[in-house]
Amino acid sequence: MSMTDAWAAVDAAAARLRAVHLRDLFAGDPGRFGRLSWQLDDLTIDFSKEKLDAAAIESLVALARAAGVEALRDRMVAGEPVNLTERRAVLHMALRGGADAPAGDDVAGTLDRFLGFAEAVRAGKVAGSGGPFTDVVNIGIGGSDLGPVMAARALSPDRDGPRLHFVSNVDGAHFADTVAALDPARTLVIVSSKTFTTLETMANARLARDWLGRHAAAQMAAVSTNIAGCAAFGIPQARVFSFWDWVGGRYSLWSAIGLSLAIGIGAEGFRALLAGAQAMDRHFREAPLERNLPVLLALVGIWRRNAMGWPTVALIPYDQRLERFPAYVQQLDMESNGKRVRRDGTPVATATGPVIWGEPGTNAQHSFFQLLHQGTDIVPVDFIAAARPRAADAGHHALLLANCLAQGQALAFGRTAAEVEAEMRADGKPEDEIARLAPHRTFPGDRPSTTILFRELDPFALGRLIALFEHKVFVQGAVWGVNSYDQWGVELGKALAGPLIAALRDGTPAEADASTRGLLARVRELGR
Ligand SMILES: O=P(O)(O)OC[C@H]1O[C@H](O)[C@H](O)[C@@H](O)[C@@H]1O
Repeated sequence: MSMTDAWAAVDAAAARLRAVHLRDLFAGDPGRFGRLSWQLDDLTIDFSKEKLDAAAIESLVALARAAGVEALRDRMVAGEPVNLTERRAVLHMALRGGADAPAGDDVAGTLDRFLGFAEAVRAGKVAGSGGPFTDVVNIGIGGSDLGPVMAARALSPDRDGPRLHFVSNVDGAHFADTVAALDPARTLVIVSSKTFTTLETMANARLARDWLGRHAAAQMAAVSTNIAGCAAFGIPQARVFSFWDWVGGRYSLWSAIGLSLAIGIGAEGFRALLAGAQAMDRHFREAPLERNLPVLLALVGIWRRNAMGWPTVALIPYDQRLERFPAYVQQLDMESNGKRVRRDGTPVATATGPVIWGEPGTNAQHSFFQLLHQGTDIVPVDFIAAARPRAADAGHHALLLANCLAQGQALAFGRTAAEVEAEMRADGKPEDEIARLAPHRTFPGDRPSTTILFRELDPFALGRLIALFEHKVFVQGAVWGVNSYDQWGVELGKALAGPLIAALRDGTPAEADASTRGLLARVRELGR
């Protein structure tokens, strides 16, 4: 089938379903949950509260076939340079045994080496001048920060090593506030940067070196592909942990970029994280498209974005420890698929990556859910929840999950004006008050959500969850025809910052537009 025909079939399904309320879809098919939810072991994804049906899914799977998703996946796994603009392979799966690494790249040996270092730090065999390390500060940004910071928070019950801290922002307040209560004689600083040239990270690394003072030589480590850069900065080779250019920054948690996390949770926990991702890799490589979880998650996203035309997605983990997961997925997804040209450089014909945003529930219910329920835009929601709590109160967990399920219900089914009026009447409210308030208290419903549910948030489940989203991003990129593995869009701002830094530091005149010149002058005036 051609892509044109495949898109036409998806659009026809959307035209058929757009005006059908979710209430009617449920009323018309009592077996809807069974038909539209999928499992991989304890991991369940329920799409039955999305505005689609089995025939729509079939049309989406046909679209994925027409786009050649399977062939591109196999080329990625085979190590072909599917990152076309940078002529690089995309093999983060090889870091967890989900694919083979290029010959000569010793993934297992490198993993053993950084996990060995992590264990030595945990055991106090590698120590600071004041004794065993009590604290570890990871300095990095983007992919060299978000993975470890997200996972360190998610796996706090597994953390029995030194305390972990993360400094990313070039705002000096981030470093200052982070180290305020730390003892430089008992703190290990890890500089994590694939390139070892990133402005923020290098500025913070210099600040850390000064803060450590005489401890610096013995208490810094680095994670990078730029070994020469680490040496030039003064980090001894024995403390440098490397990875490879076939690992994209936002896909690098599985590499030595995860060192801080490994120090926190230990080698065994880190290997369990990798095993969870590997389980998802295996499923992604082997399951037919119609039962393939990341493929289905991607296709439902395409349905929302292209067939229904909804531009954003709210990612709402009902899990406080996943509070940084939306930020992590923002980079993973928006930096990968926020693209406007196809792999061959021609403009895309369809909308591409959505805006992803979110906060944990139940907090989000008390802030922006009002707009989700009664606003004028449809915002599809991805709920994520674990069936059982880890190191938390079981009674609280029931409250948490009940709220998660209730929000999905409220979004999908709403509350009609007739229901509101009947309820108010039963409460004995006068007719004029019923007439006055009913429109405000009516919920239109018909608002879609997907629920991702698993047993509990342990390292294995987290690894599997992250890999699910990684592969989802791959599949969407394949269908949209974009290169999900470069990020040229972040370059222009970096280049423009150069002359502005000089202008702010020493008043060097900057060639800039009238607005920027005006703002510079104002900063100089106010900053004096
Ligand atoms: O690891 P680094 O080389 O320091 O890069 C850190 C981050 O900065 C860049 O600007 C990219 O947008 C990110 O994809 C990357 O993860």
